[in-house]
Amino acid sequence: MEAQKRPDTCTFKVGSLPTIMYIPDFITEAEQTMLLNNVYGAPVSKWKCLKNRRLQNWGGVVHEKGLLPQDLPPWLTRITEKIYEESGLFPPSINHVLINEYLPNQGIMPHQDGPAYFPVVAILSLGSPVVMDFTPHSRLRPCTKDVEDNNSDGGTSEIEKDKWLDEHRTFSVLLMPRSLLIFKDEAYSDYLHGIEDSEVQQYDGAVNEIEALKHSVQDRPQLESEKGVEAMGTQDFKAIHRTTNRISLTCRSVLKVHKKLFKF
Ligand SMILES: O=C(O)CCC(=O)C(=O)O
Ligand SMILES: [Fe+2]
Repeated sequence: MEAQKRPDTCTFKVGSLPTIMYIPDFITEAEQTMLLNNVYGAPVSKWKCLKNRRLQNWGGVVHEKGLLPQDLPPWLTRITEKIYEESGLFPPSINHVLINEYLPNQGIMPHQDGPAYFPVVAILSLGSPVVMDFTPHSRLRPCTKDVEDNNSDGGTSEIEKDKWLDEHRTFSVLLMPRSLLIFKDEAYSDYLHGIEDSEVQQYDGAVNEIEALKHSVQDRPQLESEKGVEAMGTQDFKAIHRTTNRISLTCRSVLKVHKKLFKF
């Protein structure tokens, strides 16, 4: 039966793209603590160290051709089922979770998620707030080479270029602890997402500034007004100061699932 209560995720849409949703306070403090205890209670061998962060992979190994599945542990399915039920945006189930840990000066390079995933991603944030930047994918940028030639056949006129640039701006989202960010479709395929490797991150103008700050009162001490020196002079800007680690749970679906090779 389809008559489940399903809050309309569109209510949480932020920014000008129709496909980015930010849900403040998606989980409680107690759920955050439970998740952090489980993440840090996992065997050390579960961590994979990268140059600039470390991560845990849950749900199996993702190959270009699909997922070699492993069951998610119950402490993760409690969250993935909640995301699945409340968003109504995922195919049959969320079967893969990547857990990233960032020290205060760590981030993730602008990237696009791999083709094996269904193009909807839900990112649950724990710990330190952080700013995620979305940048239009360069492959979609109108060609700027032949500026003098722009009236010839096949060229892109300045007007078209300006229109494109106007519709595809770089923007940022402030991710507070216990919030859920969901993005899909255009935001998933036409933009890169990334986090700067910096302890102080400016959130002025973040597309969800109001929604993010309305909540999370207890997280405010990490939000500061910094003195910023810019080329035009000295001015204030609003920034977060990351003093603790951030843990994120990136929850996705891989549609093509291989049969389990081994059963124990
Ligand atoms: O940590 C985050 O918020 C982003 C992680 C991410 O983009 C990824 O795992 O692909
Ligand atoms: Fe990503």
